[in-house]
Amino acid sequence: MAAQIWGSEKRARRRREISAKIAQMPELHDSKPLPFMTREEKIMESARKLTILTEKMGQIIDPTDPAELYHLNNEVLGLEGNPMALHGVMFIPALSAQASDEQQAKWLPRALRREIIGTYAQTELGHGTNLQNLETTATYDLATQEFVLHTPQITALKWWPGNLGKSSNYAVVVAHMIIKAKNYGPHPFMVQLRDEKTHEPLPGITIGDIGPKMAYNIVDNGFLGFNKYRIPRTNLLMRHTKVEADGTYIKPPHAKINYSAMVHVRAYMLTGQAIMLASALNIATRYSSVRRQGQIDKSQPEVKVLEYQTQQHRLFPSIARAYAFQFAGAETVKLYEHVLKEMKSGNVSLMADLHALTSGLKSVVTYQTGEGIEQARMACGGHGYSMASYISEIYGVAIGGCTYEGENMVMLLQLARYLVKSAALVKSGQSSKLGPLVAYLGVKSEPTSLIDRIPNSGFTEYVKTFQHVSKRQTLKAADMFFGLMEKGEKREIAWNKCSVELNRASRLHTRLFIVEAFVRRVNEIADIRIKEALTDLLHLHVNYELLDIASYALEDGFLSASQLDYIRDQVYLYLGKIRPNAVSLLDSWEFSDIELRSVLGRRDGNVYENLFKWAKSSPLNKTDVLSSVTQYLKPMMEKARL
Ligand SMILES: CCCCCCCCCC/C=C\CCCCC/C=C/C(=O)SCCNC(=O)CCNC(=O)[C@H](O)C(C)(C)COP(=O)(O)OP(=O)(O)OC[C@H]1O[C@@H](n2cnc3c(N)ncnc32)[C@H](O)[C@@H]1OP(=O)(O)O
Ligand SMILES: Cc1cc2nc3c(=O)[nH]c(=O)nc-3n(C[C@H](O)[C@H](O)[C@H](O)COP(=O)(O)OP(=O)(O)OC[C@H]3O[C@@H](n4cnc5c(N)ncnc54)[C@H](O)[C@@H]3O)c2cc1C
Repeated sequence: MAAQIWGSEKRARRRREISAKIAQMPELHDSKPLPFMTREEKIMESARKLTILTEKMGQIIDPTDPAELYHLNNEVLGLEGNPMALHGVMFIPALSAQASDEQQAKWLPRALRREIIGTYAQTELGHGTNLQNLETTATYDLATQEFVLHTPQITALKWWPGNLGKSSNYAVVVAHMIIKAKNYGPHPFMVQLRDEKTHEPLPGITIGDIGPKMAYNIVDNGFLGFNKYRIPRTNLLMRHTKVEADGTYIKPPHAKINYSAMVHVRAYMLTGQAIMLASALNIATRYSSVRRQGQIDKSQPEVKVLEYQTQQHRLFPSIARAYAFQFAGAETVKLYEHVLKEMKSGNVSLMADLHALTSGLKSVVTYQTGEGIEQARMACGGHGYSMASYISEIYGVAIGGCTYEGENMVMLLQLARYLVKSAALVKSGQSSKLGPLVAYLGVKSEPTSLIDRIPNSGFTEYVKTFQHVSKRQTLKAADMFFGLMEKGEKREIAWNKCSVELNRASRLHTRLFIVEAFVRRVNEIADIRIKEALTDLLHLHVNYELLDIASYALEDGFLSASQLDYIRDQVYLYLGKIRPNAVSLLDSWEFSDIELRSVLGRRDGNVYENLFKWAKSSPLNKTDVLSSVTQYLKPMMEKARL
């Protein structure tokens, strides 16, 4: 199963080898539990491990393999981030995709050797989503052949970029490029921020940390201001766009090609989210198979809480989602790598499809991951609320994904643009022009769903039902939009008035893609036992998801009430079938105790001993009487007794 999850036998084996090596290297372990550290201590601890990794990485992993790097990162540095998180996730990808060959030769080897630390500075205090209204300017000075970076007012301060505050000395900065008083829109520039020897900010740069966040606090998300700060013309990233010495602007082959670093993260973060969901579920499911509370049959002893149907209903559909996200994520990364290769050689024809797909997936996956992690936390009762479970930290990090790389509502609306264009093709009889991901919009569906009507139809009728509701909602939302415009509404106003319906269409389309990716994967599996276990999980997935969106299929009578009863019964049937495999389905992800960082979810299952040991090690328990008591509470009580 691990091979299915991680993509191959080899990958699963390598993960085990890497975990085993790390287990033998105490210098790479947390020196004490992270929840007992201050933010400063965590940052220090992370930097300590990071420098050891820089020395020893080659002994543990193949540093050119992103999957091995990611695993090493999760084990040693953990999900709360590290001082170079953005260096790998965005700085290097931005340089790789957007710098010319000559620029790459100058900067990439230095970045890869970690001679310099970089980040991606785009968002500002006043604008994140609406890139067209960023305020930082890069004005070309023809006389010196330099760009002058400037922050015109407080709202133009860069705000949020990870590791910008304290760790990075370089950044890819996005600013509006102005040449001879003409604004060419946001463009990426390579900018040195700090002196390479002293790490002091360079003159003209104001920089710092934005303060503690809901989670992800090892990362020093930062602010940055420029006071007429000059950089050479050749620091504009020039793979696709060029500015010649005389100020001539050569436009890129696709207007949004400079957005590629964002698409990179959107494509890769899906598996990151799946891992966080599976981690939380692993903790909760292990704990639920140890925790005994109450009886189902009063004549019998207390049961493990995992025996309760409500507990299974809380956890198992999310187990199915974690697998589904992992499989959909793997497909998306493949597509991304293909599009990136094409893009580098000038073929930009697939960019729109990739953008639409990743925008939808990013939104649905992060939202459902958040839901699943929070349910996992509640499924642990009181102990889920303790940092000993570590689930609240996992939740805090995962839920950030709903916001970063494009706020979810906004990204769903990006997919909706693509769906509305596709709907227009269908309406004008040009269905043959539809891309493969939306081809179903042009296919006539049966008048009613055949779920429960055709024996041994596998998952086909489920997929057709998802296609039907997605198509119907897309055409309905598009009709609403076109209708408003026909009535004379301005395009943007009409769009806003339909945006809730449009986002519903985007979610349904994305959920269809996720179901199909799961079906595709299960169909490929040769090992009969693995296929059987995943088929059970897929049954739960399709029935649970369909029940969740049933109103869309009921409103036009595509599904009947009796079919809905059948679907509901299937959910209960598969909850029971999955129960014996539940812990194994999560243990198959092979998270080590070091990586999970959860006292509650350790592999040994000694929950109560581990919790008591953990509580005793709390810094508050170093002394029996705290100074808060001697200084304030004791005098207060004494005074009251007089
Ligand atoms: C095995 C290895 C595993 C590794 C796993 C890695 C896991 C990673 C997980 C790690 C966990 C934690 C890390 C945390 C890191 C956090 C880092 C965060 C960074 C950031 O947040 S950076 C800032 C991100 N900011 C945004 O995303 C801003 C969002 N806004 C936008 O993107 C845009 O403004 C917009 C798209 C919403 C609108 O842009 P605009 O220019 O105004 O365009 P429009 O007018 O709306 O649209 C015009 C047309 O352009 C099309 N378009 C838009 N974007 C693209 C694109 N990228 N590609 C192609 N086409 C695009 C759009 O569709 C329109 O087309 P149309 O006119 O409809 O034809
Ligand atoms: C953990 C974390 C890490 C980050 N790392 C980085 C980084 O490394 N580099 C970087 O540059 N940035 C980074 N960011 C910033 C992040 O990319 C932005 O916060 C994000 O893009 C959302 O933009 P915003 O904050 O402007 O939200 P806003 O756009 O102000 O969103 C507020 C509300 O307005 C709604 N809204 C906005 N526009 C529209 C619209 N057109 N239609 C409908 N609704 C709309 C949204 O849906 C939302 O409900 C990070 C953020 C976080 C939380």
